Amino acid sequence: MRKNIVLIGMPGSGKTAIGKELAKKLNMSFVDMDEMIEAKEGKSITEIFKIGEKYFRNLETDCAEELRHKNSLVISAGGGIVKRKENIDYLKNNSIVVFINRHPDNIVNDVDIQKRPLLCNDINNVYKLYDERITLYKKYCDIEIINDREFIDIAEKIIQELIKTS
Ligand SMILES: Nc1ncnc2c1ncn2[C@@H]1O[C@H](COP(=O)(O)OP(=O)(O)OP(=O)(O)O)[C@@H](O)[C@H]1O
Ligand SMILES: O=C(O)C1=C[C@@H](O)[C@@H](O)[C@H](O)C1
Ligand SMILES: [Mg+2]
Repeated sequence: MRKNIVLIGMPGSGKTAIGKELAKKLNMSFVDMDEMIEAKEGKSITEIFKIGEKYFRNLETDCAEELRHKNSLVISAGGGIVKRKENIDYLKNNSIVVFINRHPDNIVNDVDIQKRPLLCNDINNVYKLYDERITLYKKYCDIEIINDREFIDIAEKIIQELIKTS
């Protein structure tokens, strides 16, 4: 039985790209929390946000609670997972939390704002959100990784850090 690895970070920081690579290298399954929520609700994240952010945040907490009972997964968390400490407490029950820190200048070049209701179709909100959340991402992670190069190298760097902390 292996602990999960949870990737946290801003939308567009590379959680999916790096997470899939990491899962492949470690022979673990990859799970995306946003996709889990979408599948359960039968609605897109944008549609769920139209019901209300609180409604979405409750689903996100339910999902974190559910994952505390699973293992051997690489999990990409939603960008706002750090907004509730209880989410982190649930996930830390059986996971190592890795913060993928990518500079907002790089994020704005890649992120699809249509799919990210909190960015409200204004790419400059990436900077605002990064400033609001950076302290939380740093506080709640076990390992911080700067995403400033190719995914494959980042996945390898995470594995080296995991070995150091184990
Ligand atoms: N190190 C990198 N080099 C090149 N492109 C990158 C890098 N990291 C991320 N990207 C690109 O940035 C985009 C966003 O990455 P990804 O979808 O993995 O982020 P995410 O954190 O999962 O975002 P979201 O929260 O929106 O799901 C993708 O197009 C990805 O290819
Ligand atoms: O940063 C956020 O608060 C969010 C990020 C996405 O992954 C989704 O979970 C949703 O759009 C909210
Ligand atoms: Mg993703």
